[in-house]
Amino acid sequence: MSVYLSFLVSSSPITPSMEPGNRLLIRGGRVVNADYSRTADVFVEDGVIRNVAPSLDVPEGTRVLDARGKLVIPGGIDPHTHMQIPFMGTRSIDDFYSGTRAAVAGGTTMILDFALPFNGESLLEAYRRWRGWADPKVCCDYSLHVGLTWWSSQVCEEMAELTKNHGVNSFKIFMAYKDFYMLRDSEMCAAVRQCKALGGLVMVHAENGDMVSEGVKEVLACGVTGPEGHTLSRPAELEAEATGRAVAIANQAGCPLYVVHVMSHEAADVVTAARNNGHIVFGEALAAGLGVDGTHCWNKDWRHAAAYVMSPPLRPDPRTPARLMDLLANDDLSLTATDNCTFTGEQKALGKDDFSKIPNGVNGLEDRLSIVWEKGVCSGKMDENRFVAVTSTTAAKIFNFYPRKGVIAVGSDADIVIWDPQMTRTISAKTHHHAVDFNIFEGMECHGVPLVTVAGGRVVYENGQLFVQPGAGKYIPRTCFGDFIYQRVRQMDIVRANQQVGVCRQPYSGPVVPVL
Ligand SMILES: NC(=O)NCCC(=O)O
Ligand SMILES: [Zn+2]
Repeated sequence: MSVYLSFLVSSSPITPSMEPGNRLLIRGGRVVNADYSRTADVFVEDGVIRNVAPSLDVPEGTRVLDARGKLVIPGGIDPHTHMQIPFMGTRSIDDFYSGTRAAVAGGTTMILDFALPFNGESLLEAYRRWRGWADPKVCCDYSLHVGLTWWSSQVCEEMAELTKNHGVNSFKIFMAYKDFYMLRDSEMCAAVRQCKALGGLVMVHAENGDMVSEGVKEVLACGVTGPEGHTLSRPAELEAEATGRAVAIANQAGCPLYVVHVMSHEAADVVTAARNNGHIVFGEALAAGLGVDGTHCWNKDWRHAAAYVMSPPLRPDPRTPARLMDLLANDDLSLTATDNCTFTGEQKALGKDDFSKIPNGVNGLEDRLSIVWEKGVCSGKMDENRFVAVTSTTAAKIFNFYPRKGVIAVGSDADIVIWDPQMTRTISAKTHHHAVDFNIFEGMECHGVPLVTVAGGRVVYENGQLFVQPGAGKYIPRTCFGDFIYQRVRQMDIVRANQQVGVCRQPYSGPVVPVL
């Protein structure tokens, strides 16, 4: 990747990996937040943004980054990743180190990963296990959602403990993966009710797991064993059906709902209709779903085809990415993530004779911002402010750590990217920073390149070079009942309570037949 070497100036000798206490002034860029943009300097000290205003003085010992002619945006927040997750007989190859290195190289400064208990495992144990993996390795801040991968009274109690003492406010339910993660509707009902009682957010992987399982048997019985069988066995109808069911179940409990990886226009239409009907539902688009389509699974090269296997599948209709981008631009879909869950060719080869054994997952963490810029902003579908909203701000609001992150404002964490909107780069596995040996966006030329990434006040990426330290990132705890969601939830509860009033009438006093 080529980057300008000349755009940086410094008032003192520089060490790129500055201590958080060091001072940083980002000079003269166009500061872009989700609500508006203006030209200003940004002054950072001790990892926090201290001032945002034009023509700031430069205190002694301050490193100055010249951002004139560039955008200065809040670091990207990816609310859906799976680093080193044990999954389908292997473990995703990007761990919390290589994954967060790739993240900051692409302008993302925070990830939200998932602690997913094994069936029967304590949620707290899973949470601690993930913390143990992440804390020593993360190069940027992170937080954890927790999966409700099985259901019991213990799970119910541990949800409360996680919200009270471990900073977890979001729980993921799988309606797919029948053999290991899937909850039944009745279990899902109970989980959603508990989540609502705790002031949390339910996230749902919406696919009809029973029907998928039947689909897999049918497609294999037809003799289709290659990656295209994965797509054929889980059509968009099954995603849309489960999305509608999740909306209904959450709505019955009055619980807000977040639909992860909306991959088809059919499912997106369900989310849109729910939002139009006043439900508190958020739909997540993925870099993969916005950047590529599912026709790759029909590629003659097995390795290439298998690289695109994920769930729900990338849809074979080539119009899908543009359609999802339209919905994202209009706020029918609310934000972007990646579901980054990478497996090498050798790992994917676990399913060489049977597509249902191909570990599901693709990359995206490093490339998400460039993909959204190219397909969303360069296409004229969204402006720079909506770009910031869908790559950063809305995630911070939904998961309740705004304005600590997701905005360039006084008092916010210094997670900042100097973004060159004109510059281009060509995505390739040869140059990316992921551990995986394939990139689903290979060869794609994107406008929009991060020149400098600042995470927690430290310059972690500049001039195409990384200056990261494993363990430098922090776990970000999150509280429940966040205003962005729960103000509406509380008011809706009042309205519902007022509607659920019985009729005041005289008791029935006539004859009653004897019970047989
Ligand atoms: N999405 C995917 O294919 N892999 C990661 C696990 C999941 O989120 O379903
Ligand atoms: Zn996922």
